[in-house]
Amino acid sequence: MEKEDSSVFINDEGARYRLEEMISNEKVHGIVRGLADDISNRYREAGSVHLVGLLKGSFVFMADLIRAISIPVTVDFMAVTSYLGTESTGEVKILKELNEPIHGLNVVIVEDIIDTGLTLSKTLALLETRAPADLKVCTLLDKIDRRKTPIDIEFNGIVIPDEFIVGYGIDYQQRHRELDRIDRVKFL
Ligand SMILES: O=P(O)(O)OC[C@H]1O[C@H](OP(=O)(O)OP(=O)(O)O)[C@H](O)[C@@H]1O
Ligand code: HPA
Ligand SMILES: [Mg+2]
Repeated sequence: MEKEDSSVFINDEGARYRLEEMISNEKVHGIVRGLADDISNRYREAGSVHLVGLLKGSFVFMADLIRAISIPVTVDFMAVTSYLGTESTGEVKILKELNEPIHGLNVVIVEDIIDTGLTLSKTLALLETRAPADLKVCTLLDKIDRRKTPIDIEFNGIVIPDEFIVGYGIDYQQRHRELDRIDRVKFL
């Protein structure tokens, strides 16, 4: 009974929920290794790859991905939002700019999850104006049933169903990013 209670969480509005495993730790790490191999093979001849992580969700995935890539890799982060409350404004607002220019680089944008695709499509358009040599997308999770705008995903980890998930950097109300697996949120 006590154990069962300890796995119940309460959200900011007072609703109770549990977490239920969707993708195990071993499977997540296997997917990350596969993506790292694909990226390494794709850019081996070019000699290097520049990864751009979108904060905050990508930071755990990025940390594992760079350590599994077997060619020289550089990293930068940016934070963007296209939302004001729950409504898309139709424009990306940069919350944190890249530290270095991407002109002439082989850039891969690293996302934890692609859902509607709205934020990423705007971000791609913005980064394209900075003339990288190449601009591709890598995501760990693809919630394709929710897509509102098409996204060409070069390095795609795994397609997931339309369920709200957390873990491995991904939050619900800023919580559960520390989980080393992907769980679904189940309201009680
Ligand atoms: O495809 P979309 O509908 O645009 O949604 C996907 C984005 O939403 C989440 O980030 P969020 O904006 O919640 O911020 P976070 O990364 O800081 O958690 C997630 O990390 C993706 O970046
Ligand atoms: O399933 C999700 N969980 C957390 N954040 C998200 N952002 C888009 N989809 C999700
Ligand atoms: Mg994010």
